[in-house]
Amino acid sequence: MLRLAVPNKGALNDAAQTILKEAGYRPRSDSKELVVVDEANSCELFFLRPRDIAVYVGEGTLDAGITGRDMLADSGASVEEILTLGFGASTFRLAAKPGTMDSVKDLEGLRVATSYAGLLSRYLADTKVDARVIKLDGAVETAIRLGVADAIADVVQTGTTLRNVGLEVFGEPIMKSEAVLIKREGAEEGNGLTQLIRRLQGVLHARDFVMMDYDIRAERIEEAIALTPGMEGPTVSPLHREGWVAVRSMVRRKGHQQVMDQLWDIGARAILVTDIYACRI
Ligand SMILES: Nc1ncnc2c1ncn2[C@@H]1O[C@H](COP(=O)(O)OP(=O)(O)OP(=O)(O)O)[C@@H](O)[C@H]1O
Ligand SMILES: O=P(O)(O)OC[C@H]1O[C@H](OP(=O)(O)OP(=O)(O)O)[C@H](O)[C@@H]1O
Ligand SMILES: [Mg+2]
Repeated sequence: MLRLAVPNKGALNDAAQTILKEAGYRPRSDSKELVVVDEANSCELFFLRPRDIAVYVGEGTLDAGITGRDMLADSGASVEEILTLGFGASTFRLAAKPGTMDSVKDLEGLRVATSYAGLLSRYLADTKVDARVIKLDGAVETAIRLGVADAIADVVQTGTTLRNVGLEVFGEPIMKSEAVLIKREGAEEGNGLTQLIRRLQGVLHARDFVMMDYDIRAERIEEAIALTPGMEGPTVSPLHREGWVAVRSMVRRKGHQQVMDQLWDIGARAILVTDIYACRI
């Protein structure tokens, strides 16, 4: 049975549950349920704090887990990324009062508050800056105002939290993060995990692509195929109309309107776009 760790709360919780549900795994019935046994898929889902997930997977007690790249870097656990999941995108950055700092070098001898002490300490060591790391559990943006730190290092997504407390990012981004599927470094990928990966890839493809159908005169087919090459070549079928063919092809969702315009310009008609509900590529 596959043993999988899923974030039980926080920024990744909703999206992680949605992608697993779309991949056909049993959702939990309420937010207090900590373990879901999904007999039909031969899988146990353990709802854990995102910060702890890399630790469980690294120790080998769980086969795989969903967490943020920044959290697994912070944990130092022996885990590897198997798949990026297309949500939870954020950047891990330094911030301070506007106009006070320009680069990480300005932190020499100062205090930096963060809830990612492992990640920050490694970055300071790599950049050869001697600063004191103040480890806090969350809401680190307030630490400067309360006099506990001179700067902070935290997750930034929209930047709203920083703006609200009057802080500004400075220096290079420390890390770009997103939600990832992880397994223990070097561990064998069992059947359950292979199936999970294939299903998640299917969901990601179904989200990324649309299905496009259109009719076009047979002599323009090569131009049309250049615009909609599909995954392994589009399906071209005869149309019950002399000199015309029907084409069906997967097209990237992003930019599909431009593709429709270009198809129209070369004479395609009856261009239909539909969502893909599920797929295996
Ligand atoms: N506002 C956000 N937008 C996108 N991703 C985020 C955001 N905040 C955190 N994350 C990402 O989500 C992951 C989990 O962080 P989260 O803040 O949910 O955990 P936590 O701080 O341990 O939990 P909590 O905030 O509930 O105490 C991290 O990888 C982080 O990069
Ligand atoms: O740039 P933004 O869109 O404002 O998002 C970033 C904020 O989101 C996270 O906070 P969270 O809600 O997880 O609280 P926490 O600091 O207590 O973890 C993170 O720690 C930042 O504070
Ligand atoms: Mg948080």
